[in-house]
Amino acid sequence: MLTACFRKRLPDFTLNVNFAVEEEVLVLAGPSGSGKTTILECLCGLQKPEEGRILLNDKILYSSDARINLPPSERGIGYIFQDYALFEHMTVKDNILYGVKRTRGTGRDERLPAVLERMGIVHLMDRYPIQLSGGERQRVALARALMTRPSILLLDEPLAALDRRLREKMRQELRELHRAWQIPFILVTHCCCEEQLADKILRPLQGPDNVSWAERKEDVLCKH
Ligand SMILES: Nc1ncnc2c1ncn2[C@@H]1O[C@H](COP(=O)(O)OP(=O)(O)OP(=O)(O)O)[C@@H](O)[C@H]1O
Repeated sequence: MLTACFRKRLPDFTLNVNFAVEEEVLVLAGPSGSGKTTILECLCGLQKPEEGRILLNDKILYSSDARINLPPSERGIGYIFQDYALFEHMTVKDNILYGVKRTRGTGRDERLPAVLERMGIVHLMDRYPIQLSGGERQRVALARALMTRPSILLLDEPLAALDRRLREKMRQELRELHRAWQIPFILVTHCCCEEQLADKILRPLQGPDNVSWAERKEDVLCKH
């Protein structure tokens, strides 16, 4: 479970965030510039809030009171960037292995075959990102995240770069992945199509000089 309660000052407004997510899919749905990417970056440690607290399964990731601000590598968070952020000069295999810590007594490739198989990209292992389609690039980004055994997965506009046909297919794949991984997914979108994936949707409330993302009763959907 992740709980986040923090305040982040941005050039034009202050962002107030207060929500919790369990092993479910939470969608942050709001217009351009409402702070969605900033929220994800604060959760994974790429940006630092002014004050507040972020906890992941009782581990303090950030606390202004306790002066704790764990670096991204120690947070146990998988992050799929909007453009997938693949290293263009590396093969698919090296992209996926990037960032995996070598642990004593185990080879760093140990889990690779299973992950490649799971994502259906065994045949792409020696290709470079430029030789991949949009959907394949996304699968490589997901495989890279999977290798680090994250406790939560953040996805910034995961379907935005795909055409309509592929979007439906990947939506289905994300649903299956969520079922298999059994960790919280937080997904950012400004398109209502992605809301179909949600167990819970958070929308921003616009104030005079602030934007608040907080849970309200109507944010909880019933899937059945
Ligand atoms: N590096 C930056 N420097 C200054 N202001 C920034 C920076 N990045 C974002 N902002 C501002 O912070 C606010 C929130 O931006 P953010 O990217 O989090 O919004 P978003 O909801 O993800 O937008 P989009 O849907 O367009 O990606 C915006 O007003 C933006 O102009």
